[in-house]
Amino acid sequence: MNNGFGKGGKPKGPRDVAVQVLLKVELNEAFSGLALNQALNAAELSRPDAGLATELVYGTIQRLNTIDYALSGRVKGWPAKVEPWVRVLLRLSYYQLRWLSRVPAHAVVAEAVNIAKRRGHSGIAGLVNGVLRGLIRDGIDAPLPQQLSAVKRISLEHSHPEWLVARWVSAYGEQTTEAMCAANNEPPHASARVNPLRSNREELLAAMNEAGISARPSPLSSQGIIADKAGNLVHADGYKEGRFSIQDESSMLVAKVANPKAGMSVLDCCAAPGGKSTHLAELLGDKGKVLANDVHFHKEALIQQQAARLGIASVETMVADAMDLPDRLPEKSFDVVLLDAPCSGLGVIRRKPEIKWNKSPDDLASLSELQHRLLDRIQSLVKPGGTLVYSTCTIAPEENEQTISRFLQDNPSFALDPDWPEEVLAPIKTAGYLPEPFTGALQLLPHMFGSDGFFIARMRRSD
Ligand SMILES: C[S@@+](CC[C@H](N)C(=O)[O-])C[C@H]1O[C@@H](n2cnc3c(N)ncnc32)[C@H](O)[C@@H]1O
Repeated sequence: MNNGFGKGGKPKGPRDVAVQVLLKVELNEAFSGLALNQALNAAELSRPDAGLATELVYGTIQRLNTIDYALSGRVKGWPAKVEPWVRVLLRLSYYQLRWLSRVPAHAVVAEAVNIAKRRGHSGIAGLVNGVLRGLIRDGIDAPLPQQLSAVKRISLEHSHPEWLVARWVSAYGEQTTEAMCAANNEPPHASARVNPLRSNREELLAAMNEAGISARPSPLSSQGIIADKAGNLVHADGYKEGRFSIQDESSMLVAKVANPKAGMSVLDCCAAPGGKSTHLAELLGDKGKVLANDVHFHKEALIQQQAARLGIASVETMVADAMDLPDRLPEKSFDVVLLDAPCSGLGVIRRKPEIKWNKSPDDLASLSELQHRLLDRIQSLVKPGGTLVYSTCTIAPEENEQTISRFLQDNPSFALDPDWPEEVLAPIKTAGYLPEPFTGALQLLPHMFGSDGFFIARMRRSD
């Protein structure tokens, strides 16, 4: 494949890197985060250039619908009849012109034309030049047609696929859908979960602020810190020493809702890379046992590395399909069982924007079926009086509320349990997002706190 970098092959700057990554995402269905990390490591850009490449990749994927709408009025046969690398180059140039005011328009055009020339095709360089200059001359914003339906308007204005917007409008209403779609285009917060076995929040906040990271307490989790201007937190002081983990604030609520006590036995059925297993162990005070299972052999080491980094001894790992766990572990033997299920990830679109373009209604249906089967199997491992927590990082009702209602219908010995720790409920209630009456299941949406969209249900076995 011609990658648009000319004969030398190696990308020469942030825009080259962005073109390379966007091509991989589009043509090979690569994950943007992984492809970007690989490309940044290979290109050895300065920190500001790496930041620009990152912004171009995420921004261009996020705003794809809006960008394509504007370019379809400018380029014949857009997008299908345009060569992939030219498509990607024009898209990221449009993104800069419209949303990155810090880059002067003439620099955007010059860089794009240079990349097109390096590819060795003066005709395409002329096309790129003409399209971008035309946009600058006539105005960058392409006005939307009058009298669009709400679904079409939100889809174009906030760049989400129509089928998804239509689903969200019927599940959550027009206003909430628009707020969610807008929030999905915002850059995600970096956030850290303090390891109480090695540090505390005040100490870590002070250390981060001293190191130039703009850190503040999370309003959602008492263990959480929101870190702006942090770069990659893996490189921050204290990470290697296990004083904190990197985790989204919504995700930090799951182990808190499970609320394990010292000495308990806990099973995490789908555990890799170990974010929630290690959190559960922290809440046990490292006294008790967390059995952290995942289906993939290669992910076992990730869980072990996290536990070792955090100085945790109570996490044991296991590799099995969660469907087989009831055949391999004693029945009704765990005080707490967590199923953090494989899901569509529609709550983490800000972090992985390609998700909105890659998923289909069929994916949601088959995931919902898988989640139901997993839940139905692993429930037999919960002790009488024990707790079963189900969580996902999606906002599709068929993967969340509907999975739980079906499970509860089929398993009458379980009931939803609203007995959540007050520290979890209080901020959600204060912000007006706690359902009334609260039954024990909660859907957090991305616009509520600027954190990931997450679903959490706490259930109790009564027999
Ligand atoms: C949402 S992720 C878990 C994230 C993890 N709980 C954390 O907080 O770090 C879902 C995990 O389920 C695993 N998985 C998928 N299907 C599975 C199955 N049938 N049995 C066990 N694990 C499975 C995947 O490998 C993936 O690591």
